[in-house]
Amino acid sequence: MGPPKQLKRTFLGFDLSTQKLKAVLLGSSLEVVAKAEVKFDTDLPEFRTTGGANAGPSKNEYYVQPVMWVKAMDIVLDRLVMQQADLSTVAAVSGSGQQHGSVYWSKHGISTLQNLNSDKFLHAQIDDSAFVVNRTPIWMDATTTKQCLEMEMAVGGKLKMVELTGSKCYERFTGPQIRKIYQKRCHAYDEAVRISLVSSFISSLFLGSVAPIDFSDGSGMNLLNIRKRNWSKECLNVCAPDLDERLGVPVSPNTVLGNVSKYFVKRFSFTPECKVIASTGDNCSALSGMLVGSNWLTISLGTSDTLMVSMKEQLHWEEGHVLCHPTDTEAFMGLLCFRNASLVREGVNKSMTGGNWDKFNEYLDSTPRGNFGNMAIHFIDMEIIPKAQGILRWNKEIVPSSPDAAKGVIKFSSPQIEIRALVEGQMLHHRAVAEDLGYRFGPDTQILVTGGASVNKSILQTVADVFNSPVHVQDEGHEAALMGAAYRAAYSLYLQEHDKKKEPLCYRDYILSLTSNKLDLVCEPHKDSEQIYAPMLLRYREMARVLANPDT
Ligand SMILES: Nc1ncnc2c1ncn2[C@@H]1O[C@H](COP(=O)(O)OP(=O)(O)O)[C@@H](O)[C@H]1O
Ligand SMILES: O=C(CO)[C@@H](O)[C@H](O)COP(=O)(O)O
Repeated sequence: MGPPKQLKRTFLGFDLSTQKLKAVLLGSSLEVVAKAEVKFDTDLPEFRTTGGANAGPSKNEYYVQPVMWVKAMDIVLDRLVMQQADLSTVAAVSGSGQQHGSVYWSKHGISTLQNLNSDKFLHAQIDDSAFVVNRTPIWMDATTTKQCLEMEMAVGGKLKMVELTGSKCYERFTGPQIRKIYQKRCHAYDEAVRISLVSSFISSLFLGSVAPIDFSDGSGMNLLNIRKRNWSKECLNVCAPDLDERLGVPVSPNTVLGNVSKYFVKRFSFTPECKVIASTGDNCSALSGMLVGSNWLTISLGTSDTLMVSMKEQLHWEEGHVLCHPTDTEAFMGLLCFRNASLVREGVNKSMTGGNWDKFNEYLDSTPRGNFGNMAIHFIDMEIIPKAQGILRWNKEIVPSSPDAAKGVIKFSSPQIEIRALVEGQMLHHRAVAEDLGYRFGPDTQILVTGGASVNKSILQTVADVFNSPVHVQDEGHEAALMGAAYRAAYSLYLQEHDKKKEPLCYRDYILSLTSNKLDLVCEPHKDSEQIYAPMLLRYREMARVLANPDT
């Protein structure tokens, strides 16, 4: 006789991020029971993505075919089963999705979703005809400057947009993207019966009907009133007609949406009582997966680099984003997103070492902090803050007034210097943008890092030095967004099941009551860090100013 069913119950989490779909099955102590992943570029080459995305014909245009995500779900589930994952034990499932991307359901798609045949793969049924937009915009797309200006002007200006939605209009945000589809492809907009975010798309697949958008990820749309946690009528009206019926009513990220659809019961032996929990954005989910106090700075070094902080009150940031908090549903989270991140590090690594991270680290570690005065900015794609594009390298001779300040130097004298200039430049950029919002860093700041590049200790040492702060990682630490999805599944179920006569535990206390949170201090700043990096921060700002305004 095995353990009682209650003890055997598991929680399933997904992370549909830019480059891959990952799945994790956690046991009742939130230990990892099974894991699987599907990489879009290599496992699904028929979609011809690079770094998980397709570049469109226009400048700054990026999209994916949503069927790729459906096919990835078929494969990842099969891979979990091949690892002996017993999906009949899953008590709740939730997801984390790359933020801002949108999915436009056709009438036929919704009816297919509701009537899935368990003998067939999902992608054989939810095919191109399920969507009215088959090149669906993702977060990397920056082609909606016109729509951003129109929306901001119509609500009464940039600051009004910040006050209402937590962010000025950003090109990748879903509202401007929806408006572009409404303007340029009005038939598609007319035929879009419902619109999902990538996160709510994951829940929809499991629910067998279009799932609501949660208000944490919903804050990345320029459409949600983040204090009222509901759609802002003003923003909907300036975006596109009859949008509220296409979006549905937003819900708390803790919402139990219903039971898993029959398809999963029949095909994968899920129990019919398995609950589907609202999914949320990948940065929101990463914050949920990082089990530290609200005073920590959390950083994700994924396809994008992001900085995340918890906030009790809504601050009015003119740059960056304030979102509804994913786990403390009265609070907020601050998010800074940097577009030129892992893919740029990967590109430089490829050209300098042939793509060998050990060699990359050897080069990074063999150069001194401060890099002999050599600094670089690598905005290969249009950066988000500041909106600037290009590469600029300064050696120690160049000052802002130099005739060659805008041109900089063509290249540095060695791959070692190139690599240090890249990593220091990226971290100086992140720190400078955060400081412009009023944040200050020092030895008392505690930093927790996650994301693909957080396995790289030499990069983490540069983070520690540039921020002059100790850097930590957590168990299963480079996959906080994935873990956060499964943790939220467990917590939402607990909220539904707990004795209503008692006050429920808060999210962090509940998760920590089930699992230990082993934090590893991996890097401490060198004693001379501030002395080296404070002047470089000033110089970096000059470089960024010159790059953004080469003629001034
Ligand atoms: N050892 C390493 N050093 C630095 N970067 C790494 C290393 N291993 C993986 N990465 C980076 O991690 C990135 C993927 O991060 P991940 O968080 O999984 O991405 P996402 O969730 O955005 O799809 C890759 O683009 C790769 O450049
Ligand atoms: O646009 C943003 C956040 O505003 C990005 O951070 C996306 O959410 C993609 O995340 P990753 O795939 O880089 O984790």
